[in-house]
Order: sequence, then C-alpha cells, then structure tokens
Amino acid sequence: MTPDWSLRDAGLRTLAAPPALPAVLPGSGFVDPATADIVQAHLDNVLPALDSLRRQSGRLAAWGMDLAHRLLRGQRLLAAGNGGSAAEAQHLTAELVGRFDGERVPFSAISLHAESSAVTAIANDYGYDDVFARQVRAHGRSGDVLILLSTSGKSPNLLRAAEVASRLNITTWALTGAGPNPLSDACDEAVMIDALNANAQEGHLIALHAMCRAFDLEVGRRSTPDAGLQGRGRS
Ligand SMILES: O=C(CO)[C@@H](O)[C@H](O)[C@H](O)[C@H](O)COP(=O)(O)O
Repeated sequence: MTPDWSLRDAGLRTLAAPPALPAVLPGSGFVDPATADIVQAHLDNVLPALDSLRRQSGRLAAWGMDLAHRLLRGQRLLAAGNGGSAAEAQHLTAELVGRFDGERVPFSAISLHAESSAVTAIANDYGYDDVFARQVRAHGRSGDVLILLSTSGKSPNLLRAAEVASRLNITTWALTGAGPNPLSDACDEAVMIDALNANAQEGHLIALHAMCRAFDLEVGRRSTPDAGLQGRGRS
C-alpha cells in the first residue's frame, strides 16, 4: 500500500510524495529530505496548536482556580481518556496527587482508565462503552469535576461518562481536538485545540501544565495546614 505522505486534510503544512529512496546502510546517519521534511512539518504544526491554546488561556486559568477551590474543600477530580489521551490525563492526576512544581498537600485525583482490574472487569461484563461511566457512578460525588480528554471528541465511553456525570451534578470539562464535537457539546465547558491529532495531544499536555500553574497559585493563596483533607474522611 502506498503511504499517504500528505498532511493536506489538516490544512496545515503539506508534503509532496517523496522520491524513491537510495539504498541506505543501517547506522550510516543518512536522512533523506522527505523524512527530514515530515519531521520539520510535525514540529511546525505544534505552533497552530499552541496558538489555539493561547486564545483559551482564560478558561485554563479559570479551571485551575475552580479546581483548587473544589479540591481544597475535599472534592475530587476524576479523569479519563483513551490511548495517548489516557497518558495525558494520568499526567494531570499525578501532578495533583504528587506535586507539580512546589511542595504542597496531596489532592484526590483518579485516572479512571488506570484502574486496570476495574476497566477490564467492566469492559468484560458490561462493554467498553461503560468503563468510565460506571466508575463515575462509583467514585463521583456532587461537586466533583470530571475531565475528559479526546482528540476526536467522539469516543462513546467518554460521552457516556459525561452523561452520567451530569446526572450526578459532577462538573464536566472536555479537552479535545478540533471542535465543536460531541464531547465538547456534552460537557459543561471545553478547551478545543484546532490541530492534527498528535499535535492536539501535545497541546493537551501544555494545557494541563498551564492549568496546574493556576491551581498551585490558588492553593498557595488559600492554604491552611489541613487544606485538602476535608470532606472525604481522611486525616
Ligand atoms: O495516541 C494516539 C494517536 O495520536 C492514539 O493512541 C489515540 O489516542 C487512540 O487512537 C484513541 O483511541 C483515540 O481516541 P480519542 O482521542 O479520539 O477519544
């Protein structure tokens, strides 16, 4: 099968089909121009993703502050995504349970896709579309936040989770690729990145770190010695 060398669908940088390769010895360090160009195009295409994000920086700042207020009250963040988005979502929960830049108390944040036994049992017994929705019913409480990451904004398991969360008065945020899309429509608020899928995922990590900056700043402003320990029976 002839590979599709173009990036034309994204309306971003496009590449012509490469000429036939000369025989290349492994380890020779030779990089043909078409390969060099596709790598350069990928890097160039990060910039539109970043521009898209910069236009939504106010929302990221508001999310960080809002999340700080809720988690300081003892509410919880639930997060989920598939594939690359699962990795990004897990990065966020690690920043909250561990720490971001500076020392502070830990907060309750769970990546639902990382619950391997629950995921496999629910998928096996109820179907993959229910893997997150059922966990939202189990772990989510009124006033919590559910953040859902998706490049397409179409994954049925995320859409179902958003639907269940809304019924439970859990605030829903979507971090997606180009929008509008079904997930951004289903959630209370969304940050959408107008970029190729892989570049959107890279943008998602930047968005999450930016949100963590706002979160940590707000936690620092409002912290008491027992901050984050209220409401869920921990001491
Ligand atoms: O990382 C990538 C592609 O960049 C893939 O693993 C990708 O995350 C998977 O195909 C996901 O299943 C796509 O789901 P979604 O982001 O559209 O909700």
